[in-house]
Amino acid sequence: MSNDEFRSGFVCFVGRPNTGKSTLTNALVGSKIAITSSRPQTTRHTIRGIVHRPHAQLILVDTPGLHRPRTLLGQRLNDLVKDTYSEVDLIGICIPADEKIGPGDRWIVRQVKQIAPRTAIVGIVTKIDKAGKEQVAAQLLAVSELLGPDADVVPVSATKGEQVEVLVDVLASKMEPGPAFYPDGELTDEPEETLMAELIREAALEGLGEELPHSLAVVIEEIVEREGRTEKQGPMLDVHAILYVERSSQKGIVIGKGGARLRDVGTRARGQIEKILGTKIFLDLHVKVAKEWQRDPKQLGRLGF
Ligand SMILES: Nc1nc2c(ncn2[C@@H]2O[C@H](COP(=O)(O)OP(=O)(O)OP(=O)(O)O)[C@@H](O)[C@H]2O)c(=O)[nH]1
Repeated sequence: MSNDEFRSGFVCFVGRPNTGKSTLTNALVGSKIAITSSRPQTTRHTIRGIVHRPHAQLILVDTPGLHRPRTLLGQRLNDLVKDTYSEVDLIGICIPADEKIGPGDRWIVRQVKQIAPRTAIVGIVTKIDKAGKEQVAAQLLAVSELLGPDADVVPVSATKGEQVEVLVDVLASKMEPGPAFYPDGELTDEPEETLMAELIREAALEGLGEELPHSLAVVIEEIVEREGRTEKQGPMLDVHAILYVERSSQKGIVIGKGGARLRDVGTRARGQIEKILGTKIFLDLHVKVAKEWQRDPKQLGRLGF
């Protein structure tokens, strides 16, 4: 195999919650695609970001973390993750530089090796800007010992952009030679609706407690192009979305006093969506209660799970 052959393949980042998987996906893709937040387990959909480089194309598959399933939703998420592990070409195991390796990390490594014994593994030591040089070096060694001699380990800071291209090269070197799967310039094959729903969900969860992430689902009801816009104004989309919560008490939290919070959510989500689509949008948000939607297969289907 010659080294200058074009390589392509699928990569999935796994790791404990909050280890920087989404932020890394964004840094590699160069545009905000996956959902990041300081609260664990906000990523529900399998979102692909596509990394285009002259020598390679990496398709990043972002999955929710594996966890003990307590609801039907939890079970479906786990099935999804397991399928993803065995379908990708490479799994990047993310472990932050500034936290000791713990039982959670070891559990994930065992799961990955058990579910997908043939999938290549690369260790990724994330957030190296948060640790000193010696701490990073010690963590590289520890992760290498954890993963075994076959796995490369790469340090990276997604927020500072340090070592990001080195990581791309290492990931690409593990891929089989092959043509690009997607045309140049394409960032994600997620339908725009899913992206919009994820961005609204992210904005709605900002600053809220631990309970709501699992109780909030967003559905895009309708996207209509606004009529009568002049050429100077440019096109504009009217987007109607519904935020589903499980209890009326949660409805109040999401809407806020006099609707102030929901308006704020709308403004932030609109900014993000406009940045990605490059089109002006008008965002119309409504909050509805769908009781126990996590346990109801019919509602799960309707909400896109
Ligand atoms: N200083 C620093 N912070 C980072 C870096 N990467 C991620 N973070 C922060 O770490 C937190 C978690 O990052 P995410 O990318 O949401 O983590 P995740 O692993 O996708 O989390 P889940 O989706 O909950 O599993 C966020 O507050 C990020 O801003 C980094 O390279 N440096």
